[in-house]
Amino acid sequence: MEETLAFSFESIISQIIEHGYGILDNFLTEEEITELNESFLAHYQAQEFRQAGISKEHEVVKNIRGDEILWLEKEQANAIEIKFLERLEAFMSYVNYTCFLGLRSYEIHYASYPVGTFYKRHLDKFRNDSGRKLSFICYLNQNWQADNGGELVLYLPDKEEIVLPIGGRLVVFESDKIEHEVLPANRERRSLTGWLRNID
Ligand SMILES: O=C(O)CCC(=O)C(=O)O
Ligand SMILES: [Fe+2]
Repeated sequence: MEETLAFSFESIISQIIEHGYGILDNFLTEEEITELNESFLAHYQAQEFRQAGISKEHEVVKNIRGDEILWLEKEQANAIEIKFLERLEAFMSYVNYTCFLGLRSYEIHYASYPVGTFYKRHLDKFRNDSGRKLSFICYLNQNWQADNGGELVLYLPDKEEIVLPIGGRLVVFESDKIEHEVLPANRERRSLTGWLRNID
C-alpha cells in the first residue's frame, strides 16, 4: 500500500477509536471523483437506481428518507469502481490489523439525494441484523459549497458534529452507536455509502 494512504488510514482509525467516528479528506483524487461521477451518471441514465427503503423489507417512506440508491457488486463493477472497492478493502484490512473488529465483508451502494430530499435521524442497524460494525460514506460532490446544505449531522454524546459532503471526503463511524441525519440540500447530493461487516 502507498505510504501516504497507510498514514491517513492510521489517522482516521485513531479518530474512530477515540471518538467513535473519523473523517478523512482526499480519500479520492479529483480525477477519481470525476470518473466515479461518470459511472454514476451512466448508471443513473440507464435507470438502475431505485428509491431507497428503511428496513430489511425495503419499505419506502419518503418523509424519512428520500434518496435513490444502486447497490454496487464487485463482479459487475467497472475499472474505477473496482479501484474504489480495492481501496476500501485495503482500509478494511488496515482496520482489522489495528483494531479487533473481525471485519469480513462489506456492502455498498451509490446514493443520490435529489434536491430537497433528506434522511431523518437514525441508527444504521437493522433489528434482525447486527453484522454492520462500521458505516462509511464517501462523497462525490465536486465544488460543494456551505450554502448548498446537505450536511451530515452526527449526534455525539456531548455535541453535534456537522459534516459537509465534500467530494473525496470519507466519513466512518460505529454503525450501532452514532445516530445521524442528512439535511436537505439545494443541489443533488451524491455518495458511495456502505457498511463494513463482521459477518458475511
Ligand atoms: O449520506 C450521508 O451522509 C449519510 C447516509 C446515511 O446515513 C445512510 O445511508 O444510512
Ligand atoms: Fe445512516
